[in-house]
Amino acid sequence: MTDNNHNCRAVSLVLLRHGESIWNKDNKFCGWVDADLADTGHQEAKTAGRILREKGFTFDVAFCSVLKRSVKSLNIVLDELDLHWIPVFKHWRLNERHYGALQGKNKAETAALFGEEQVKIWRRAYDVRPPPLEDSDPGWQGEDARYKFIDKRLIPRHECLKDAEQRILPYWHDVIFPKIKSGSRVLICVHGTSVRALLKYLNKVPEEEIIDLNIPTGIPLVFESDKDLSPVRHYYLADEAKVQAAIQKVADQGKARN
Ligand SMILES: O=C(O)[C@@H](CO)OP(=O)(O)O
Repeated sequence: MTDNNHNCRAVSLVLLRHGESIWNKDNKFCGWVDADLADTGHQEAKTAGRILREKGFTFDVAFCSVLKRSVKSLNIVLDELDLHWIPVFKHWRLNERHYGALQGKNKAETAALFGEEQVKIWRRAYDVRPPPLEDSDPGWQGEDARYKFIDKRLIPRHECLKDAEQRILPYWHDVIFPKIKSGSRVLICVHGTSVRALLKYLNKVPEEEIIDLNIPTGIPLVFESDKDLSPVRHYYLADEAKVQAAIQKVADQGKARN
């Protein structure tokens, strides 16, 4: 849904997927790999911030993951909004889903090898995990300094949406939602899967519908809620054609000929 007539007073939450990363551009499964923003991603984040500013949005607190494509996108948006001063919380629970042994592989090549249907299942099914990283795989993030204080058993070797939802929602309930409840306007700048998990929870999207839900990079997704803070409406801050083209671009990444 896109916005023609937004009402800022009812908005306490905006979700944003980071701008396009270098690995998005190269069409590689990324997951917990710390790929940087591409130049286009910088531009997308800047545009997202400008549109939020022009539409009169402002925030009291912001959240991102510990991956630089999320952190940098948020910084760019806050710069556009001149909101450098608001508290920013970075948390590993908001990371992209862990793509296991697919991380670093080209999506189109993987589709050519295993079939587009299998790749769609790995990318979008609710509870099918991609193949795991081997125990000995040096690509496992357990030794990464940013996860030093986390119980190693919590550092995934692969995740489906359901797994990601189960790590993200405790943070939503314990930290994010209480801020909304106490009146803060919240911006969450994270990843495709983190946005899918939150959208699924907030809008009670059935499992069988989630397979077709793709999140575009760099387009703010606004939630309006009623007085009980239940979401009543959500919409992207861009015109419908732009949103649909951006969604299709993400869906097409899993095609064998991309
Ligand atoms: O590679 C990834 O980590 C994600 C997001 O970029 O990709 P997909 O859209 O295939 O889930």
